[in-house]
Amino acid sequence: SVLAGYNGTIFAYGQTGSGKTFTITGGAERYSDRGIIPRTLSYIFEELQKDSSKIYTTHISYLEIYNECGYDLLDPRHEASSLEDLPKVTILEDPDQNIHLKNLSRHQATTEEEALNLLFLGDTNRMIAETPMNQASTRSHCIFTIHLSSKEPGSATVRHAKLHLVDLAGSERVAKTGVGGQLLTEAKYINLSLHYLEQVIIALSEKHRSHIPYRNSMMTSVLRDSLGGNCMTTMIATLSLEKRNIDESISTCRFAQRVALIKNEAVLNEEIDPRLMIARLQKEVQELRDELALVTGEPRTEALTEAELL
Ligand SMILES: Nc1ncnc2c1ncn2[C@@H]1O[C@H](COP(=O)(O)OP(=O)(O)OP(=O)(O)O)[C@@H](O)[C@H]1O
Repeated sequence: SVLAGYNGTIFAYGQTGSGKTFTITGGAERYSDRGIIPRTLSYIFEELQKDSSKIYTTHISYLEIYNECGYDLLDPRHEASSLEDLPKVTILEDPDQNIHLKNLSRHQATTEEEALNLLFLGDTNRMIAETPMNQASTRSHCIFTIHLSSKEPGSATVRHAKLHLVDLAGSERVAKTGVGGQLLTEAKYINLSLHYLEQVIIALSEKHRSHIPYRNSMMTSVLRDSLGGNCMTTMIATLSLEKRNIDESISTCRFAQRVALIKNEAVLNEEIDPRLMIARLQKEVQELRDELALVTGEPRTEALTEAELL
């Protein structure tokens, strides 16, 4: 569907250690353990190669949300600076309530290999930022986005689709983890943002709710379109098999049950490329002028007459 111009989101939700990263990114050791991101990239580029009827452009962005702040995992300055020194990714909203992310870079990928390199670069940057006290991978939300545009040669209509592949932070409750200091702060932020995610899901699953509280957290703002809007969304619930985690597993299943109640309406994202439209109209005007000159025998000048200007 993304190839056809629809937005998509796949997100993994579950407690720490239940397999979210394994599902979304994959295990590092074996090729057969690769996750949804490398498999998706492989599928997309294979399909793009097969379809010579359209011109496709693919861009990648990789956002990390840590303690309610957004960071660009593909920022070239990453290697030289620590996470906190990088410019924060901020949310801008246009008059049509579309979300734009400032300071989040988009990188063109023309092959599967280039796209995979961007994934590895982002994951490496994520690991560099980790210290024993700050295991960002478990305490941050990560959103890998594939932006795909397509158009037929000569056509002015462009289709834009984006696919978010999301690895959420662990969903366990603070009380159980029994931590203090920085870990407690992080846990509070995670709980708060997952709580806001839950609030949004609850609001969306209840009919007749006119206000959906997307703005409460960065993650719900970024995923606004994916959760209740123009998007085909899939949630993967990851569960721990251990008996002591039964409460968390039940809570994950309850969350999944609520998410399953949401009905989204995805529409094709088509727009007219203004530059192509202008070029096409200019060509048409020229042809009509030539035709007119031929019929009347009077060559037309480029300058508009006073009457035309009025
Ligand atoms: N299906 C699986 N098969 C084999 N190993 C798995 C599977 N799922 C998870 N693992 C292993 O379990 C461990 C924890 O998984 P993972 O890091 O994906 O959990 P997580 O839910 O992302 O945790 P966190 O919230 O801390 O990021 C990893 O070592 C991973 O390799």
